[in-house]
Amino acid sequence: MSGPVETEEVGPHDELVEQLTETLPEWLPTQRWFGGKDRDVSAVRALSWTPLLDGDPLLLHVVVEVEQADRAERYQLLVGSRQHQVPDVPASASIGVEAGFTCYEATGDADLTSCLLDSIAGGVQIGHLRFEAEPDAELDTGLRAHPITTEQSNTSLVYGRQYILKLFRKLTPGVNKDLLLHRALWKLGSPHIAEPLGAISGEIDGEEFTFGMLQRFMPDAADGWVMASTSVRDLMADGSGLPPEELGGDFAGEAYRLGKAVANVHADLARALGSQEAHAAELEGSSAAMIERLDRIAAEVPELGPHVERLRSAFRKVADLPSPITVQSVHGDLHLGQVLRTVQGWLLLDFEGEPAATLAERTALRSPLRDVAGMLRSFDYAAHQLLVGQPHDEEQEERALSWARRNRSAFCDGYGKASGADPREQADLLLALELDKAVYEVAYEHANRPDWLTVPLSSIARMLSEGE
Ligand SMILES: Nc1ncnc2c1ncn2[C@@H]1O[C@H](COP(=O)(O)OP(=O)(O)O)[C@@H](O)[C@H]1O
Ligand SMILES: O=P(O)(O)O[C@H]1O[C@H](CO)[C@@H](O[C@H]2O[C@H](CO)[C@@H](O)[C@H](O)[C@H]2O)[C@H](O)[C@H]1O
Repeated sequence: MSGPVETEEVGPHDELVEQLTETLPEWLPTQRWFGGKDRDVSAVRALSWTPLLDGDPLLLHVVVEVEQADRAERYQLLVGSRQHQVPDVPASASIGVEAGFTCYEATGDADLTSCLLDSIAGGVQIGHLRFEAEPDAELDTGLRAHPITTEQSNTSLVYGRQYILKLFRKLTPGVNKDLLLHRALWKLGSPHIAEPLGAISGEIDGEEFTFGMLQRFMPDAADGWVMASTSVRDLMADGSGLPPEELGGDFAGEAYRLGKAVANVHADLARALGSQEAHAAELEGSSAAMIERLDRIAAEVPELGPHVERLRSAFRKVADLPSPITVQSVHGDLHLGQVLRTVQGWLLLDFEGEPAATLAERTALRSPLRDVAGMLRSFDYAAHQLLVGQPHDEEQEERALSWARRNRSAFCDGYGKASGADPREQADLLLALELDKAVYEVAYEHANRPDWLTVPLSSIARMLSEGE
C-alpha cells in the first residue's frame, strides 16, 4: 500500500537514485522533451529526490543536473517504481529494473499521477515541494490523468476533461515566466488565455523553481498547428489547381482572427506589466545578440555556414533602425502549436519563451514584433512540413509558398487592425526578427528533430534571396 507523504521526511531512496543516475545518460536522449540530443550526456547528478507516494508503488519526484560537453542543465523527472502490478508502459518510458523493482517514467501511470492534482487541491507541502491552488480556484479531486501526445518540450497531463497540468522538464531558477504572465493576464480578465488554477514549486540549493502549472483544460479546442496543417494538406492533395482562397479548408479567416488575438494579448501585457521605449544603444544590443546567437549556432551546425555572411548583414541593420522602438513583455516563442481555437476565439498558451533561453533572455522586454515574427515563421513551417523528405516538386513547392503568403498576410492584417499598426511597416526589423527565429530553429531542429533541419534552412535561403 502507498499513500501521500505529508512531512519533511525524505525516504531512504539514495541507492535507487544512485542507480538511476547511472542509467539516465543513455535514457534521457530517447525522450522527446530532452533538449540536448546534439551531444553525449557525460554525467547525471541528482539534486533532489522526494517521494510523493512511498512503498510499492513508489512515486519519486527527481531533479537531476545533466552534464554535457559545455553545459549543465536541470531536468525534472517523475519516476515510478514497482515490484508488483507493473503497468504496461511503452518501451520508451522504461528506465530499468533495480533490485527487483521496475523503474519507469511515471507520467503515463494514472494510478500514480492523480496525487499531483489532489496535492494541489489540498495545498500540501511534501519535502521541499509546495503544491498550491490559485486563490479563487476550487478544484475537483480524485480525477485520473492521461499525458497528451502532441509535439512538446514539456509533459502535460489532462485530468478528466477539466484540468491540464504542465510539468516543466528543463528547469530554470525563478518563478516560471509562463505562470507569471498567465497570472498577470488573468488578473486583467484577458479572454485569450486558459485560467491558471495552481502550481507546484520548490527550492533547491536556496533557489526557487516552478515545477508545474495547472490550468483549465479546454476539451473542445482545436490546436492551431493541427488546423493549419489540415488546411495545407487539403491544398496539397487537391488536384483541381484552385487557389487556396477557393478551397474549403482555407485558413486565412482564422489567421486574421489570430492576428487580432495576438495584438490584444500584447496590449494587455503592456497594460499589466508596462512597456518602454528602446533607444539606439538597446537596438545595438539586440543586433549584437542576434549576431552572437548566429555565430554560436553556426559553430555547431555546419549547414548554416553558407548563409552566415548575409545573415550577419541583416542583423547589423537592426542597430541602424530609426529609434525608439517599443519593448514590453512578450510571449517569446509564439507559434501555431501554442494557440488554441475555442468557440470563444483564439487562446494563447505557453508564455515560457524559448526552451533554450536563459532566464534573463526570457524575461527581457522585447519588441512585440518578435511574436509576430514567430507566428510568421510558423505559417512557413506549416506550409513546408509536408515537403520534408519528399523529392523536389515545383508545383507543390509553389502551393506551399502561396499558402504561407496568404496566411502570413491575413495574420498581419488582423494584427494591424487590432493594434493600429501593421507589422509590415517595420519591414527591416520584422525580417531580422524572422531570420533570428529561423536561426534559433536551426539549433532547435539540430538538437531535437534533425530530420526537420531543412525547414528553417530553406526558409533562411528564401528570405535572404527575397530580401536582396
Ligand atoms: N488549457 C488547455 N486546454 C486544451 N489543450 C491544451 C491546454 N494547454 C495546452 N494544451 C495542449 O497541450 C499542448 C502543449 O502545451 P504547451 O503549453 O505548449 O506545452 P509545451 O511547453 O510543452 O510546448 C498544446 O499544443 C495544446 O494542444
Ligand atoms: O512549443 P515549445 O515551447 O516546446 O517550442 C519548441 O518546440 C516547437 C516544436 O514543437 C518549435 O517550433 C518549431 O516547430 C513548429 C512545428 O512543430 C513550428 O510551428 C514553429 O514555427 C517552429 O519554431 C519551437 O521553435 C521550440 O521552441
